[in-house]
This record gives sequence, structure tokens and C-alpha cells, in this order.
Amino acid sequence: MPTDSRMSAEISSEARIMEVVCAVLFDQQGKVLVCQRPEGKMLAGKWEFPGGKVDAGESFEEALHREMHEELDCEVLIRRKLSPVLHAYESLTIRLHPFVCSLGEDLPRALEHAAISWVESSELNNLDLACADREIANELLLSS
Ligand SMILES: Nc1nc2c([nH]c(=O)n2[C@H]2C[C@H](O)[C@@H](COP(=O)(O)OP(=O)(O)OP(=O)(O)O)O2)c(=O)[nH]1
Repeated sequence: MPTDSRMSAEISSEARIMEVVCAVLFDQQGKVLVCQRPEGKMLAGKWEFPGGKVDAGESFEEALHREMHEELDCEVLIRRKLSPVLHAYESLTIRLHPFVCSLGEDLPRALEHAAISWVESSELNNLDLACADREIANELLLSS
């Protein structure tokens, strides 16, 4: 049984984890959307799956739909959830919740990213992905 001080340390370290959702968004040809983070943001220039932080009171699914509208001006259909990835960067720890999605009616438009691109799953290995995304890419490669 942990002491009270250890318990509070565990609680406070858990509290520093930022919950982030992302869409592994496939088009009808089976290509996946990757987005390049813009200048001025953490991990600028790295490629990622689109998404963002979950706001207080929001479900993961609500956060995902909001981020898709804010960043890509599009609607997506959520198909299934992949395993979350816990990753510690120097400045913060995130828990990244990936959702496999398919496109709704509209094509995404890059409203906030430096660039967006549709790639084959096998091409994900060649991209300079954010570290947390590497595990998601590996899971996709294993299942494809
Ligand atoms: N959106 C997203 N963020 C990721 C991924 N991989 C990864 O390590 N991150 C990190 C980068 C950031 O530290 C954090 C999410 O921040 P963000 O800047 O995308 O979130 P946001 O859209 O809510 O940001 P904001 O500009 O509104 O503050 O998670 C990913 O695949 N997608």
C-alpha cells in the first residue's frame, strides 16, 4: 500500500499527462492523411496525424470532430479506435488516442498545417514523424 506522499506524487504525475486525439484518416484508395506541423508550434516541421488536445468536458470523439473542422474543414466518420500511445517529450507527456476514420463528403483543406499529404501506409516510414506517431505507424504497417 503506497504511503500518502507517494500516492499524491502518482496522482500529480498522472495529472500532467495531456490527452490528445488524432485521426488516422483513409481515403477511398487506402491512402492515409499526414499533416506537417506549422512553424511556431511544438514539433514544428514534424509530420503527424491530424488532431489535437482534448478540452475539459469533451469526449475523445467530440474532440476529434472539432479538431477536424478547425484544422481541415472536414467531416470524418470514425471507424474504430487503435491502442493509445503514451509518450514523454522533454517538456510534456502526452497520451495520444488514434481513431481510424474515413472521409465524409468534403476533402480536407489545410487551415493550420504547413502541408498535408495522402500517402501509402508503407511510406510512413520515410517521413519525419512526431515520435508518438511512430508507434501508430508501426501498428498500421503490421495490420496492412
Ligand atoms: N495533433 C497531434 N498532436 C500530436 C501528434 N503526435 C504528437 O506527439 N502530438 C503532440 C504535439 C502537441 O504537443 C500535442 C497536441 O497539440 P496540438 O498543438 O496538435 O493541439 P491543438 O491543435 O489542440 O493545439 P492548439 O494550437 O489549439 O494549442 O500532441 C499527432 O499525431 N497529432
